[in-house]
Amino acid sequence: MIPIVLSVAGSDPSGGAGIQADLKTFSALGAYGTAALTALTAQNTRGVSGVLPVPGEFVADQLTALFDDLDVRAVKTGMLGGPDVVDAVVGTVRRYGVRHVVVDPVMVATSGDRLVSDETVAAIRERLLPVASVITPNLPEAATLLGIDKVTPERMAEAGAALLELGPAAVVVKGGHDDGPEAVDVLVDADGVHELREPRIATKNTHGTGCTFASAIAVGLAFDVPLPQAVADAKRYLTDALRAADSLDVGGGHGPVHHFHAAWNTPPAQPHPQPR
Ligand SMILES: Nc1ncnc2c1ncn2[C@@H]1O[C@H](COP(=O)(O)OP(=O)(O)OP(=O)(O)O)[C@@H](O)[C@H]1O
Ligand SMILES: Cc1ncc(COP(=O)(O)O)c(N)n1
Repeated sequence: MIPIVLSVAGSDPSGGAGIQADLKTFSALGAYGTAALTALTAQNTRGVSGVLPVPGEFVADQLTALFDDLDVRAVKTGMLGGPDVVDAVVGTVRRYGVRHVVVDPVMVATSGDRLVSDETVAAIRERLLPVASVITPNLPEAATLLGIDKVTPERMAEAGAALLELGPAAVVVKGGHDDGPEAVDVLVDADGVHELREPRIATKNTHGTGCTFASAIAVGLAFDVPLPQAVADAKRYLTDALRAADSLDVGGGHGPVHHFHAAWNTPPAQPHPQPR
């Protein structure tokens, strides 16, 4: 039976982030994708112009309908509209004993627009993180969850260890917003600190990188790949999707990555700098 993966996230009508990116990632990597909507956004590759949250009660209805019928192997969460939505997710994870929960603590879009309220951030910190298998904050999200001003690239491991104290089984602090020749992420779990490095791809088409990365990790876990391997595989998939992104050329702002780069055999925009 094909592994079923569920995205609990917001809609991005421009197709590059949110549930649209998640479903593309699940499909590209061979899982069966399902999605429960937490919010509608009005957005394109240039920015977000509106957010309409789905009431927590109706998110819970969607989740009950799914879990009563489908054997969901892994859940990935993205933008969560409000604290009631966070509680709907936590309640479902506990009730159905979901084993793999990947939490992308989405707070700000690539365009810089804030996507969730302070109350939602508090609910994520206090109630969602303790049931997470892994969380994937970027540097500003790591700082917000820790209630500190900023996390510098030199302090990613330290921030990861502090976030581990909040209850998730593992933390990946993403250094995508840094510059330098490599995109470096740090995985912290009970076994210690592991660094993940891939070449930094020169492209403005980075819309949805966080959603795509977390969704790819969820697919790995649904296939019972051990977490460190699932994270490394996800990063490699994302790097290849970034490499092929310019060939899509969608929109006038930050366009999407190319989720189907392998299936469509798209020539990379630049040669692979390293043998794989
Ligand atoms: N230009 C790039 N080249 C290679 N990898 C990148 C690049 N930008 C981001 N990444 C990688 O993409 C993943 C997502 O990281 P990022 O920090 O961009 O997440 P995010 O902030 O949640 O997403 P976004 O920037 O879309 O809001 C990480 O593995 C990061 O290292
Ligand atoms: C509905 C929705 N969810 C998440 C993001 C963040 O996307 P990313 O950080 O991956 O660019 C987004 N822009 N829209």
